[in-house]
Amino acid sequence: MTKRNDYISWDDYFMGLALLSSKRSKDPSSQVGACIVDSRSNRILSVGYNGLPRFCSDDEYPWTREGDSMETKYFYVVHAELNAILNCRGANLEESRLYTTLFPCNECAKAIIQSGMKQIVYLSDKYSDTDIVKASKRMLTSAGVEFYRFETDIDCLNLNFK
Ligand SMILES: Nc1ccn([C@H]2C[C@H](O)[C@@H](COP(=O)(O)O)O2)c(=O)n1
Ligand SMILES: [Zn+2]
Repeated sequence: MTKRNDYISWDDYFMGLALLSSKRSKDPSSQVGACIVDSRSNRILSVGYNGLPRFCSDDEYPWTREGDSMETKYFYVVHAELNAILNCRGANLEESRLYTTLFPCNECAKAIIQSGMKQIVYLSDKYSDTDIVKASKRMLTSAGVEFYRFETDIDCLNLNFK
């Protein structure tokens, strides 16, 4: 028997974990997932998805996008990237790499920079025209955090439980 050759790459594996994490999101319009990796050892440090803080019920808080600010999700949802950082529970994130299914906002960019991460690999940049993402890119560039779009040769990964 010879070695399998159709195994997935490290990048596919980590972005796959970010995508799988996004499936836990309750947000009806955008499900975002993130995975933080030690780039030297390829060890997974943390994962996260966009959701409400602990003890804030998914059923009681709003999921709408528009209307009275107090009744939209934006005041309450913790972004996937920040959740991944907070889920690290004190692990050292210096020199680590973030895989995220959506380009980080300005607030997450601040946390990414302050935690010492050095690279971001993202899948979608659907809000690239917004000031939030422009401000994010400005800070990441000033801080020397590299960011590049995810590239792969495969279209999908199948998980079959049966
Ligand atoms: N980089 C990002 C950007 C946004 N999110 C979260 C915040 C919301 O739950 C959702 C965006 O909702 P939309 O305005 O597209 O309806 O995604 C995040 O986790 N990370
Ligand atoms: Zn964010």
